[in-house]
Formats: sequence, structure tokens, C-alpha cells
Amino acid sequence: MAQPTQARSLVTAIPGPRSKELQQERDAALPVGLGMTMPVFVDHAGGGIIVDVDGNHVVDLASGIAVTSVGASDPEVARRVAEQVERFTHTCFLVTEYAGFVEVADALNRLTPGDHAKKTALFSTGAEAVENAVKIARVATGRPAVVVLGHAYHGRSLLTMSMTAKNIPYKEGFGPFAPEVYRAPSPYPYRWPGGPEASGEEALAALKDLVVSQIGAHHVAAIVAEPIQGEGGFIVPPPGYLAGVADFAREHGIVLVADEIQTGLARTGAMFACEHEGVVPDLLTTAKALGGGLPLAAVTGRAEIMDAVPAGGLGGTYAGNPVACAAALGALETIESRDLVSRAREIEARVLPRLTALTGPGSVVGEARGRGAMLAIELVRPGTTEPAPDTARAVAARCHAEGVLVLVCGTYGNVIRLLPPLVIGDELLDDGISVLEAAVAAEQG
Ligand SMILES: Cc1ncc(COP(=O)(O)O)c(CNCCCC(=O)O)c1O
Repeated sequence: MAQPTQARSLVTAIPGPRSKELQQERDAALPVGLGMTMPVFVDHAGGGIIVDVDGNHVVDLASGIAVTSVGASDPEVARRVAEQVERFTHTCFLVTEYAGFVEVADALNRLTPGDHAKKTALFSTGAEAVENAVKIARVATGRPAVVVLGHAYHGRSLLTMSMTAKNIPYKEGFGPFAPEVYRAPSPYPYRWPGGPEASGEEALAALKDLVVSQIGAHHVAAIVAEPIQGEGGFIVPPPGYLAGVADFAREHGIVLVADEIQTGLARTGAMFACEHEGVVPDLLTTAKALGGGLPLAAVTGRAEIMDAVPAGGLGGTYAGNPVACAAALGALETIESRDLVSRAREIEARVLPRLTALTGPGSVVGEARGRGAMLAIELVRPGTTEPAPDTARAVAARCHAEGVLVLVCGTYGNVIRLLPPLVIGDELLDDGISVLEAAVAAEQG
């Protein structure tokens, strides 16, 4: 199938009649717990466009939540997947091995920060990768405690849900939660009580106090942090904070885990967001963009830490599925050959100034922030920093009605985030941002 025409066009209202029919079938067949953002059913997608079953061409500023960085039908991904699926779909790497698994591991060992000896284990989902990073850190240190941050998101499994901060919709009613998970305040510069300049130093002091005085550093296996907090609201840490955490972790023999599941693989204008902070983590988790749309996740880290787990201690039936590995090799090939790290920087240079221009006295936009192609605006009551989730929802609804797919996130539900495919063209990107600007203006009141 050819790539869709890279231009926004609506032939029906959103949702169209066919999507509405399918929505009725969906509602009858699926539990209400499965959320949905834009009420359209997809027919095909590629580049920066999603084409729905009614023929509407929608600008994709979501990438399936930071997954299809190379687009949803990258030719290299498609070619490798088609070839692999004809050879074999699955044998379980714990049963019989295959080269694609090793090739993906080699690539991650090469691409991740640090020139030390590294090893990689593959899994299927981000939550699995985070769970296993914690398991590995616990075995390597002989310690039980895990320290996470406010506004963190790490997954929906019992342990990762316990590590995630936001209660609704991720945790409400699902307890009791995992033990030995402790939370330090996140340095949320825009919302830090002492102001953005004080946020890094004060948040670092609070983390150190939590670890040393309340837990006991000798009980802490790992500190797990997103280099830019994603679901929590695209929170970029203040300069020096993550480096301070890394120094502190090293001082106390604590494993530093960078959760790069949303930030990794060129998304922020570096291959990994840790690079912006000059931080080399002990372990690093990836997923989302790694598989180019197929489910693949990984823990990559210091070989001596990764090898602490005895044989048989890591794995999963589908962990490192061969078709997903083939897709990943295609995605990594595209990311590197098309220099999508530089493209992400170009997207930031093109878009962030336009988002920043939406802020100002009396604006509903309190802050514009982000790095690379991981950008966001925080919606507030004009003249205050009071979160305005209703305004965020209204702006997003206006964008959806005009055929532009944006996502809302944030602990307070008041952040509109932009995660365009890194292969999106400038004209389409500009069009999508113009629709967002008009939607904000309409809600400005
Ligand atoms: C930093 C970070 N770590 C871990 C995860 C979890 O990755 P899985 O592949 O969804 O398990 C994420 C997934 N974020 C999108 C969640 C979508 C939803 O479930 O509502 C992340 O962003």
C-alpha cells in the first residue's frame, strides 16, 4: 500500500459514519476501562498522516504515544517484518535462539550512553522492562527499596503501577500496591513552591533526605527516573538535577535506572534524553519507538549489573519476539540513516517558539516546554497557575474536530503534548500547529 497523501483533509465530520458504526460494535464488545482519545477507526497510516475508515486524513501529532517515530508504515520496517514473518513468527528465545534478538541487543549496547561494557535483555512492553530493571537492580545490590519521583509514570503492572504517581485513572481501586516503593518530590520547575530556580537543588535535597534519613541508603536498590517525565506532564528537569541524582546514587551504590521508554531513540533531539543532562545511567529502559510499532522493550545496562541475575531469572514467552526484533532493526536503521536525532531538533526549533508565543499575561497557556519532538503546553486559568484540565480537553477536542490528533497528559490533566512522527514533513507539521494555535485562541475567551 502506498504512503497516504501527506495533507490534512476531512471528507466527513469527525467521527465519520463508518467510525460511528464501528464505535457501536466496540462499545458492545469491549470493557469501559479501555480509554480512547480520538473517536476514529484507522484504515491506514504513514508519515505524519492517519487515514480513518471514512477517508479522513488526520495530522498525527501523537505517534501512538511516542511509538511510530519512523511513521506507522516505514518501508524498512515493513520490508523486514514481511521477510521475517514468512520465516517464523515465534520460537520463544528461551527455547531456541535467533540472530535478530542479538542484533537488537548489540545495537542498544552501542547506542545507549556510556562506553562501558553493556548487556541488553529484551521484553515486550515498557512495564515489563521497568519491572525487570528493578528485579535486576535488587539482585545486583541485595537491597529491596526503589525510589521514584512525583509525577512519574512507569506502567500499569502491579510494581510499575505502584511506581506511577497519578492515582486516577492508573491506580484507583487496584491496590494493595507493591511494598518498598518510596517517592521523592519531582522538580517540576513551573510548579515548584520556591520557584523554578530553586527546584533542582531543593528537590535533590529532598531526595537525599528521603534516601538517607527515611529509608537508609543501604536499603535502596534503585532510583528510577524519566529524563523528561512523560505522562506526568512533559516535565523537563532543571539543569543539574539528574546529574546530582546520578552522583548521589553512585556515592551510595544505588543503581540509577533511566526510564527512556517515552524519551528514547531520538525523540528529544538526542539518541537518549540522558545525554542532554550529561548522565550515564547504570540501567536504561526502552520500548515504544524501539519496535517501530511492534511490541518490543529492553533493559540495557552495565554488564556486571545485568549479569547479576542467575540463568533463567529473566525472560518471557514473547520477550524479544522475532518479528518485533525485525521491526526494531528496521526502525533503528531508519532512525540512524535519516538522522532523526537532527530532525527532532529541527522540529523543536520550528515548533517550540510558536508554542512559547501562546504564553503571556492573561493567556490560558501557562508554559510551553519540552525538547526535540517532545513538546507541550500547560493550560491554566488566565493570570494564575491553577491547572485548567477543562480548557485542555476543549482545545484537544477542537483539534480533533479539525483533523489534528493531539494528546492530553499531566498529573492535573491540563497539558497538551505533541509527539509527531519524526518523519513528518514541515508543511504538515506547520498545518497541525496552526490548528492548535486557532484552538487555543478560541478557548482564550
Ligand atoms: C516513561 C514510561 N515508562 C513506562 C511506560 C509503560 O510502557 P507500556 O509499554 O505501556 O507498558 C510508559 C508508557 N506510556 C504510555 C502509557 C499509555 C497508557 O497505558 O495509558 C512510559 O511513558
